[in-house]
Amino acid sequence: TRTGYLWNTLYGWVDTGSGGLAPSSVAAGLQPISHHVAHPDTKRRLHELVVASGLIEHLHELSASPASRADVLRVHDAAHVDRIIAEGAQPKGGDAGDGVSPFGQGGDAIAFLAAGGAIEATRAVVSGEVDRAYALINPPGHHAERALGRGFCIFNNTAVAAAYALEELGLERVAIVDWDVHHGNGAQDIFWESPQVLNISLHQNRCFPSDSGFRDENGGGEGAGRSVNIPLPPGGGNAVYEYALEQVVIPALEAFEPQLILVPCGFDAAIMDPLARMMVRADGFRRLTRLITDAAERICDGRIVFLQEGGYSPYYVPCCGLGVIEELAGVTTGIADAYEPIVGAMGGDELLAHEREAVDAAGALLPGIT
Ligand SMILES: O=C(CCC1CCCC1)NO
Ligand SMILES: [Zn+2]
Repeated sequence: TRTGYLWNTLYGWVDTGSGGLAPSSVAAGLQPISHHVAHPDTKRRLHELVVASGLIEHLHELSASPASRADVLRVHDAAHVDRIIAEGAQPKGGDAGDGVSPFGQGGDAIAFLAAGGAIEATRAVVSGEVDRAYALINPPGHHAERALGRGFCIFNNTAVAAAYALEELGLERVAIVDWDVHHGNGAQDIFWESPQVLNISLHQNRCFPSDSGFRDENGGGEGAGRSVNIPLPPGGGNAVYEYALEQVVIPALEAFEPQLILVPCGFDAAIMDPLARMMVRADGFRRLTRLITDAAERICDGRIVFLQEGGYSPYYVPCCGLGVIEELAGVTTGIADAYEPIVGAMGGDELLAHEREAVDAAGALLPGIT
């Protein structure tokens, strides 16, 4: 199998400012700090591990070019795009829209490059140039709605890629399987009424946004039944994610028969992540990758594109990402998860009753998908 890989130095230049999460503030007692939780170093470290491990030699490197304005306008309002460009023109940049998603001067250009990276990886897979691809893009996108950037997301990279595949590559059915630990509200908002996009999100219940991602949010109009939410109780690890894929995600994909699967892949469901309370380990992400790529082989000639979303542990994101990309490439570099001796015994490997119930409840709503 030929596995595409995409990174760009500018993805490591996203300037997340001097705040930890919210901007620093004397009045609020928020000291400046060297690294914002979403500091790009975390993703750059994953890229460096892909190179230093030698895995890069087994990958087909893809090159991003900026998405065009038209590419982004397929899924975002012009007012949002224009506001991002205006914010990016300011000497110290601006914010995606919710006040806790800062970016520096020219951050708009990097956001266009992230969306362009998603398009390029999708083009390469659909054209058959590569069999599958991993786009290590930044800034992330899955919280960005049609008219608003939020949750560190500026443009919805995955939605841009899906719309490009439908409108420019002639596809008719695209599935999104978002396993970032936070709700994929952006694609749900953008494709709410679209029967051509099956949007599936697994996420820690109420983690972020705290008011969306509930099981009964299933799409509207022509898109009824095309939105699947699997809210999970905090503390879930490898077992509940595997169970959710086997019991809900893969059956939904088999019913919908997409021609392409896009995976907004965040590593913030990992056991060492600061922005959620789940317990997935690197070996768990590896198994999820095997499960969904096997499903892609059965359903859509293996056409699957992974698009980087969240993941905030500079220690553990590289381990998780290496596991996923090794699995995609069918290569083992021999570099094991160095944290396994510490985190391996903490649990998450047995499916607990309340976890099974949460997944089964989401699965009970599946019949609406055809
Ligand atoms: O990783 C993320 C960002 C979540 C944070 C955004 C503000 C507080 C939680 N979304 O996928
Ligand atoms: Zn996230």
